[in-house]
Amino acid sequence: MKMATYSVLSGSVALITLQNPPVNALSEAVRTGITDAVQRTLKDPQVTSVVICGQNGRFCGGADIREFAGPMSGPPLVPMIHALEAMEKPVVAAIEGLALGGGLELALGCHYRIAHSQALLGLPEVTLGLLPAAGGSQRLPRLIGLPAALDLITTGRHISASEALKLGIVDQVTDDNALKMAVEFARSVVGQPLGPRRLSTRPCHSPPDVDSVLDQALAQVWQRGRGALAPVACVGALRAAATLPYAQGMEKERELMATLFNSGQARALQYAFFSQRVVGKWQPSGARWDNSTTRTIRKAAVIGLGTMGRGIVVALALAGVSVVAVESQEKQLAAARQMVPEMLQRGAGRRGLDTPPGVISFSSGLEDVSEVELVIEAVFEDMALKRRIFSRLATVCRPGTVLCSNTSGLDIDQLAEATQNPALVVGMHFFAPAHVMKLLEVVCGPRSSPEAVATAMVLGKRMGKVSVAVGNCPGFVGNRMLKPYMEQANFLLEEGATPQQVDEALEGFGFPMGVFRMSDLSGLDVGWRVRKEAGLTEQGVEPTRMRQGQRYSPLPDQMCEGGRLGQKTGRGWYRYDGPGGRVARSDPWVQNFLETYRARHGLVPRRIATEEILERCLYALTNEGFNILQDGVAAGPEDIDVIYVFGYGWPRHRGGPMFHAGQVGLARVLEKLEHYQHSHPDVPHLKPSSLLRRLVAAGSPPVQKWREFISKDRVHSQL
Ligand SMILES: CCCCCCC/C=C/C(=O)SCCNC(=O)CCNC(=O)[C@H](O)C(C)(C)COP(=O)(O)OP(=O)(O)OC[C@H]1O[C@@H](n2cnc3c(N)ncnc32)[C@H](O)[C@@H]1OP(=O)(O)O
Repeated sequence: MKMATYSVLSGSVALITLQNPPVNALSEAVRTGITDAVQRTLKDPQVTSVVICGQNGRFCGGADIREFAGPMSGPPLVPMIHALEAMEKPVVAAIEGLALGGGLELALGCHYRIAHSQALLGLPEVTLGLLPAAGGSQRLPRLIGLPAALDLITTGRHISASEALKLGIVDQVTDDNALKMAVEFARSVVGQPLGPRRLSTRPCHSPPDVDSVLDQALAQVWQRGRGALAPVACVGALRAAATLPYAQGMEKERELMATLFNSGQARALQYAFFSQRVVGKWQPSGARWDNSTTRTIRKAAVIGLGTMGRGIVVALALAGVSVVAVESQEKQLAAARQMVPEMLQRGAGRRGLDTPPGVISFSSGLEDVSEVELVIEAVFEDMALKRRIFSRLATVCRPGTVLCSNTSGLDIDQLAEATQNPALVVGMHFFAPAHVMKLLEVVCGPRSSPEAVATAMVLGKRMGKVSVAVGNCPGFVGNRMLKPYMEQANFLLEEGATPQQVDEALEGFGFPMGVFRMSDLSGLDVGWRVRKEAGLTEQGVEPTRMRQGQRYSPLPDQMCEGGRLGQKTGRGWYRYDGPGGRVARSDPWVQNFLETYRARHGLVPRRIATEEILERCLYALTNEGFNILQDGVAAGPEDIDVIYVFGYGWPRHRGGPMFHAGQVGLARVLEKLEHYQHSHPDVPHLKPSSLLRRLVAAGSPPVQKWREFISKDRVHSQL
């Protein structure tokens, strides 16, 4: 039953308990319960103090986000919290587990706060496209000062109880029973003046240079936010707290919240929150998130210690796994021996650990992996080489060892064939740098066993990754969609755009880096190797700009042939201050190269609008997403969107490519694809996916309904 209960302890302490598992969110029923409890407390002369707590050791996870989708009903939060604060009996919040968002705002309306040492506190509303609009933006700076409130509210970060104590958010922290302590505390403060404890009546102490502090914060959120509205509104609300009386500040908080609440960004960010949870309930290939048998991995091996391999070693060790790190090339092994401990120390430091939990040993030979429970191969993208390694591993490792490949797009099934037990082979596709990036694609081959898949998924979670289970096809989900996106970017260069123009359009949309700057960072040779493997770099009898009967741009191949591999060579689509340079400058050489190329191929350059750049790049990518859903390579649109947000820099406040298509309107995306396909009939990636057509024909259902639509569609097509 979701509610807030009222009871009286030892005749004088009223206890209000929030009950709405799993996080005691402030749903309508809970708010009604609290409002009723406050009335009962006021009326009961025996009660001299009040304690508020949450059931099952969790104070409160905030407003009930699911209710945001419908019309608001029931008692609103703001007057409810004011009623608590206005009570003439001391009110103490007993914070166990978590006090987040509206949960912390509720606690700020109490006169005192006692926290358990393991509790997490924060105002993460900004991450949902909102601001702390239950008075949090006005009370917090009055309690801890403007600069600290700016930090907490604009980042939404969770803080520990000890940091909350240092900041002055909580009055006491205990390792013991926080509820018991809160009850004793409530008794002890009966009769003390409550005026100074009511945060709404306090002045907001601001630094003398308040304007410059606020302007600086604004500049910072602009830079970090890449077009996100909520952080800017948070600064606006804090400006009001610092410069206006409380009542006017509350009015400003309400106005800003109203604007955010109905924005597409809030919808996108709330969708992103729930998508991550949907994806966490994976059930591919007979494996299931809640009841699959998994192997506990204590010792693993990583084969290949290039950039990816080194990152994977560090990520495993930070997760407490002992690692055998294998590299056959002496120079690379020596580099890893030096770099990995440094990376590990930094990673441990970031997590507040003195020593990294996992032990690492280095080796130059595969024979040293015989005792491990799981192997991750991370050599470069060469099928023959990988197959040789898998076949060798199958003989060296003990029976039952799970064999994983970090391939970014090669056929997992072909690798599995090289072993005696293909059921034990899965893909674990990490993203660079592997010890930092949150995304992991777990690739389920047609023969991967549920146990092998579940083991990789669970290990990914232990490594702090957002693990998404995907099917086996060239490029899996992320890189398969990237191909048409990059292809369009190259075609746009042929037609008259510059790398800067394309990048600026994409960065204006919210990507941290445009496609060409990103390509320079990761190295142009990465894609070149894949294209070589696919036989695309050989011209044969076809015209230069055609391959396998389709339009093809040899521009990136020609860049690689000329040694322009990106940042590592100091030259790519941009120029840098030497090899390894980071600052991209536009390069007249590239301009000249493009002009010569166009002239040679009789291409007349034209002015290309930002709108066309975005539509062609983004809709080509999204169209492939529809094909992926149709093929069953991703379980649902949420999986694709999580992959793009966590692995490819898609701006979170735009939800992900599939959500974005729904926001733009599926009919419009279809119409645009048809338009561009008409102008570019030799580009198959612009041919609208038949799933997109069927969704449009079905009236463009919301993205949350696509899974159901696709499964019905699949059943229908099998009849
Ligand atoms: C005009 C209106 C004015 C209103 C004023 C509004 C001012 C206040 C706004 C807010 O409070 S917004 C909400 C702020 N809170 C949060 O952002 C917290 C969100 N939750 C989390 O970060 C995590 O869930 C957690 C609390 C840290 C717990 O993490 P854990 O890993 O333990 O569990 P999860 O799998 O994430 O969650 C379990 C389950 O609970 C659901 N859930 C979590 N929080 C909420 C919530 N606030 N509302 C509704 N539901 C919530 C989550 O979706 C999971 O559900 P299932 O997937 O299991 O169905």
